[in-house]
Amino acid sequence: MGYHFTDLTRACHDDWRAYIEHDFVRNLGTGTLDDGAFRHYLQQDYLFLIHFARAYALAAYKSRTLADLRQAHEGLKAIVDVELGLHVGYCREWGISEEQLATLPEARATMAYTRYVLDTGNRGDLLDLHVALAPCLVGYGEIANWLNTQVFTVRGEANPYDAWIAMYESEEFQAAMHAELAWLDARLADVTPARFDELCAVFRDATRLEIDFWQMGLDRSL
Ligand SMILES: Cc1ncc(C[n+]2csc(CCO)c2C)c(N)n1
Repeated sequence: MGYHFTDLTRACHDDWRAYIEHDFVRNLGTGTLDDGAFRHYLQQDYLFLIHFARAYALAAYKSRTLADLRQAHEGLKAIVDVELGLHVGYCREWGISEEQLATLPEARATMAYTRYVLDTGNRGDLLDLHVALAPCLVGYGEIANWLNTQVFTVRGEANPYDAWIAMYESEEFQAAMHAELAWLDARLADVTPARFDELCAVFRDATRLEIDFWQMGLDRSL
């Protein structure tokens, strides 16, 4: 007993590295990502964010303490009031209109990932839901940090994806990631080995669905 978040990434090491170091990520770092692939990713990410907001609403419903209810409420507000607006603005810069976003077909990879998270939260408890969301919340921060340590990464105006990296390396985002890590570490500290194995299965599934999301972007698949 006495588990930490790093025990999840260690137990799912190969899947976790395949997610963090995916070709989509490498191509963001080098600035060579096909812009059609990036646009496809941005469009599907808009749908992803809407379902992610629903997952925060589910976290509110599953909360047993006022502190957890407040945390879920803050997350829901941040996505609905701030992040979706920022995403729409960012999409506009890449030539994707709000009308286009409103009528997008949903890719199977988006459906699979978002509905998996919602189902995991529905059948399980708040910890199951947070573990299903962890590859998203913690992974993107780790991806930005990993890119910054790679010699191939191009920063500044020479890289059209520099703003994407900057968003996830920002102090604000890194602080949110560390708050989530602290929440997970506190809960994982007293789970049994059998419960840890269950959570590991959820973490692995969600990580593999993140890999599929990158691949969907590269393949522009629906
Ligand atoms: C497929 C996919 N996975 C993760 C993220 C990152 N992300 C989405 S919502 C959120 C937390 C609220 O700020 C974070 C970190 C993404 N955009 N798309």
